[in-house]
Amino acid sequence: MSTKLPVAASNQPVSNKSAPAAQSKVLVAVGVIENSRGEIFICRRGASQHQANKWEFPGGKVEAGENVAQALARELAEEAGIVVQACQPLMQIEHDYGDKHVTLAIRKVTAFSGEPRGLEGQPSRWVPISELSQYDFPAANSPIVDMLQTEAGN
Ligand SMILES: Nc1nc2c([nH]c(=O)n2[C@@H]2O[C@H](COP(=O)(O)OP(=O)(O)OP(=O)(O)O)[C@@H](O)[C@H]2O)c(=O)[nH]1
Ligand SMILES: [Mg+2]
Repeated sequence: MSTKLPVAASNQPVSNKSAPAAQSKVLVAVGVIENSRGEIFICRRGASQHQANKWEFPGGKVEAGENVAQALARELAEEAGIVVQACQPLMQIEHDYGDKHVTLAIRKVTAFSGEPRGLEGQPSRWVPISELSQYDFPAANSPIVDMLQTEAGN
């Protein structure tokens, strides 16, 4: 009798749960914008966005054909209404949210024109570096806040 009974199959997962989840992986350009008073510009994410209602440094996904600096310039024009004139690498963070793996390429915006504002209707504000830790940021952002506070001697 060579007929295989479906017994062994019952040990196999019915769904695809044990297989690696099809997880989205995104590269994100993130801008830390500082003003002459040593304050940082932050925005609040929308209720329907990933990491809903958390505070963030403005930025967004790097699109095909763009490098990080180009994506940052585009995102900060779209979201905050400024023209980035100069930026420098601050740090890079890999974070796995479970539903999404992000690589945050963080740039310090060292020169810009225009006055940053929430151009897409999102709440925004300038915050002293010493107060940044009072805001609810996505988990991936902790090292950024730590670094800014260490740099500032907080
Ligand atoms: N912009 C930004 N995104 C962040 C930060 N921290 C962090 O984990 N992210 C994550 O990075 C991912 C991409 O950012 P995003 O949603 O701003 O991308 P986007 O502007 O292109 O948005 P869209 O998808 O609405 O077009 C999101 O999953 C978001 O949760 C942060 O400080 N700023
Ligand atoms: Mg964005």
